[in-house]
Amino acid sequence: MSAALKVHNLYRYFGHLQAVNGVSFEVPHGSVCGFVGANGAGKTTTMRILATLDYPTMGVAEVCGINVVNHPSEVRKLIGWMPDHFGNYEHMTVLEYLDFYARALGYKGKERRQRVQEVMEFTDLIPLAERFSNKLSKGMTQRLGLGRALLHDPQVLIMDEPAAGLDPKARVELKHLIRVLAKEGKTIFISSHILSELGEMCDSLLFINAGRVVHHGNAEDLKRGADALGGVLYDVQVAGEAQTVSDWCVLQPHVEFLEARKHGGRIRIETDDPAKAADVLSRMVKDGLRVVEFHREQRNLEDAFIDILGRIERGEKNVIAPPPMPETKSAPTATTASES
Ligand SMILES: Nc1ncnc2c1ncn2[C@@H]1O[C@H](COP(=O)(O)OP(=O)(O)OP(=O)(O)O)[C@@H](O)[C@H]1O
Repeated sequence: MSAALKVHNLYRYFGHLQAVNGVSFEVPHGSVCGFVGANGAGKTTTMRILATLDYPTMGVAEVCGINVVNHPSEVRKLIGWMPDHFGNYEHMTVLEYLDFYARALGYKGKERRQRVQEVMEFTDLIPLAERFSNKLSKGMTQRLGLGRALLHDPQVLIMDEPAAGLDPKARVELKHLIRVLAKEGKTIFISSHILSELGEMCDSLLFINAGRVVHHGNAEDLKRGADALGGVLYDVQVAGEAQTVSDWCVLQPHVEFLEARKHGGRIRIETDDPAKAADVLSRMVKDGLRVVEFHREQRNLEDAFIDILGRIERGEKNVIAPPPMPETKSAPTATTASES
């Protein structure tokens, strides 16, 4: 069975700006994939191409085996697209808004009313049915956007930064809805900057940097550091000058100072052998550091992401180089994408 989403050697140039630079990945049916990257990494551009809103300069993007450039209408039936920002209409209530889109999708009469009702129940919009759609809070607006994206019961949901700007309660509600949709078997491709939240709900995480995929893997592996820098992180706190920790680390082989904290900092010891960590601690004490705290820390997703970027900068990570563009094109053309 083909993947729900398949992107192969995808490029999107805006003039000389290489927004997407040879990206390849697959998202299996029924899985939740988090799309992670710094601002400007190319997430929205990739998602817009998958959502048939933009053309690749070159390469292939498919939804459920259907090419997005060659068969956009068929792809639109399969996907629900939730952009990071979307416009609302003045003087249109939540109910009227969803009813309007249901009509546009071709739902008629009783079936339309029923579908709108189902979506409003799922997104908990019934109490807001008569509220003007442009007067909602950010969290309510996101639920309305999700409702709109779900009206035609799509197999695949593409969500660009749905949690941005939401308060903690609204984020929990959104996460719950995504979990329910995943349980129903929908494929969900979701971008976010909040890595800890993505880790909890995603089967895989796709890291993109400067238009290139730098990692595609499972959150637990990343956290364990299996594919990150290696070594183990320790929180070290001292009585007295916090800077003594970083000064000490500079002179030590196999110990790296990662981040300053109020009374010391976070360090990485390049081995997972506890005896070696004990040696480091005993050297610290021997060298006069007044250590009051020395404990192992779990690597979180942010650490893993920063580790990966650091490795790339130092040329240590094997980022599989995409094949070079045969010829640089300044303007995208739909005809350059071909079905595989
Ligand atoms: N229509 C456009 N014209 C010119 N440049 C563009 C266009 N759309 C995106 N870009 C540029 O392409 C690069 C990738 O942008 P994109 O929006 O895909 O990044 P992103 O990863 O979604 O970032 P963010 O997290 O900030 O939304 C950026 O440098 C952006 O300025």
